[in-house]
Amino acid sequence: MKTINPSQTDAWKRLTALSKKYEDLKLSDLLAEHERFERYSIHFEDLLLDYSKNLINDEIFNALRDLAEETELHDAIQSMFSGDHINQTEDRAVLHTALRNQSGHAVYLDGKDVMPEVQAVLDQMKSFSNKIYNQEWLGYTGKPIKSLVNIGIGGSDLGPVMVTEALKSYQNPKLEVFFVSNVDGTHIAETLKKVDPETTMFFIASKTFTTQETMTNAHTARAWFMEKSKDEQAVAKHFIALSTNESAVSKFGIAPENMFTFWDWVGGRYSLWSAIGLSIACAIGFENFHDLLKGGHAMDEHFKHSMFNRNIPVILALIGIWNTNFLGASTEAILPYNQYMHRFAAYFQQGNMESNGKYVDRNGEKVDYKTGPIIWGEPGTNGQHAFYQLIHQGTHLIPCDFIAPAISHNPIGDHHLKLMSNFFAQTEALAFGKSEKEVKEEMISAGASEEETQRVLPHRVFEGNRPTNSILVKKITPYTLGMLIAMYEHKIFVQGAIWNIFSFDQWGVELGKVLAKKILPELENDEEIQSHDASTNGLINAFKKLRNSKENG
Ligand SMILES: O=P(O)(O)OC[C@H]1O[C@@H](O)[C@H](O)[C@@H](O)[C@@H]1O
Repeated sequence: MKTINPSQTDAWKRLTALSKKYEDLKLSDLLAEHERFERYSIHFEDLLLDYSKNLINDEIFNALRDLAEETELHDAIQSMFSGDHINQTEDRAVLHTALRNQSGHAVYLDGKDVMPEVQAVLDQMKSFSNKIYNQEWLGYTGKPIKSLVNIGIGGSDLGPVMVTEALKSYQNPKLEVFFVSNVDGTHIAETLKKVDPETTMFFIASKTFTTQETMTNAHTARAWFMEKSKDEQAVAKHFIALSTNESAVSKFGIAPENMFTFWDWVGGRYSLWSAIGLSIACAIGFENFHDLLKGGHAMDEHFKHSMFNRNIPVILALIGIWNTNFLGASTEAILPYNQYMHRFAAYFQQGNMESNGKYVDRNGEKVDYKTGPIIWGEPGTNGQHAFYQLIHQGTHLIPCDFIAPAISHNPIGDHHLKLMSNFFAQTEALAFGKSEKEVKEEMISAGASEEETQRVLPHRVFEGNRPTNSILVKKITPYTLGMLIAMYEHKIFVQGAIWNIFSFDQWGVELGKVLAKKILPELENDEEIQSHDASTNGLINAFKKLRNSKENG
């Protein structure tokens, strides 16, 4: 991949000029055009992206597309899918798309087809997950497994949690799934209270098998299990490993036949498609897991082959760049109007922020433009009663993605119509707002005095002009969810490519880990600490005093 500074391109300069030329662009004017929806929306299978409620016109969109051309996005896409080592700081390829490749074609990495290995692990996952799902895998006392406990963190947790939750209506009701991630002992303790060693399967999920939180929780789980079962042989029936690190897995005491492998070309935050997804496959059944892969693959094909102006991930990425780099947004909200998807925003918090939270470009130089936005969100309508106030009337520009299914898995009464009426109402309200004239008329007709109307007026006016994308799907099925996940993955990739940053490393998480290792032994005694700065010394010493003080229990 070539390194091209996006801010030095002609397109970027044009976009800067356009952001001034169109600083008064109004969504209400843009949306008055009848064909706006047809021209600014895309159908792909059962998915519809409506991007018409964005502060863009044809001139702006064309310049954004030229930015993608000038920064050689075509080559970047080609490089990723063909196994080039685009994760240069770790000298690794980025081939999570191979994990969901349904084309029947080879995927080459350094001259070798990876598909046979991918297929072999999928076969192993299929056979194992069938046994768990069909209640044929028996624990050490001969009872079928009822509880699945995935122990992992970051990419080895968020993907499995998000998908398992999103597809809960597909779950075998005989199974319960738990996720333990935090090193806070509370997480494992509260989970162990709910499960029975005779009927529990622990999935130790860690790409590196060295992550402090995961290994600590795994050792605690095994000690608890040994105390209950008093049988070393029984471990094999209740502990499996999902990892790339064979030697660490065997050192932990998990036999090779109970290990499900993957490869260094699968980034942690892109790993739910790999063996890391085994808890998903066990909970919802392998066929459904396979449909998730198929949905991801369908989006890969769309992304690889569609022209930029008809390409959903590319369009989402370009709109994001317009909002971030030319309209001044620092954040994006992901708002699924679907309760099952309540961890979707949290999942892409890692997906996006760990990928594109970089201030150094591919030449090692500090960028002179903004990169990855802050990602957050909650399911609608909960967010409406919490933080939407700031989106409607705050001082920050917060572009939002609204996601909803046309059909609910729980069609009770008029719940879904009420939910959807809110979905449509919010993007309309954000775009159009409410003018002074409207507020005045409304208040007067409700009997308010002139004086009261004048006093409250400014507080009840909504400027509107807040940009949103709406993403509608038919139903949240494994296939659709696969498409949605891959759609955002590729959006992130496109933005990283244009911003000229390395989206597939995560050096920014290392420093804290190293310092925590240094501090840990200092906490093991009661001696006063002098080895840090004033604040850190003060905090550690206060902590030691507090834990030893007799007052307040
Ligand atoms: O799967 P592992 O090796 O335990 O790593 C878990 C997480 O560890 C974090 O430190 C990384 O930033 C994440 O990207 C990763 O997903």
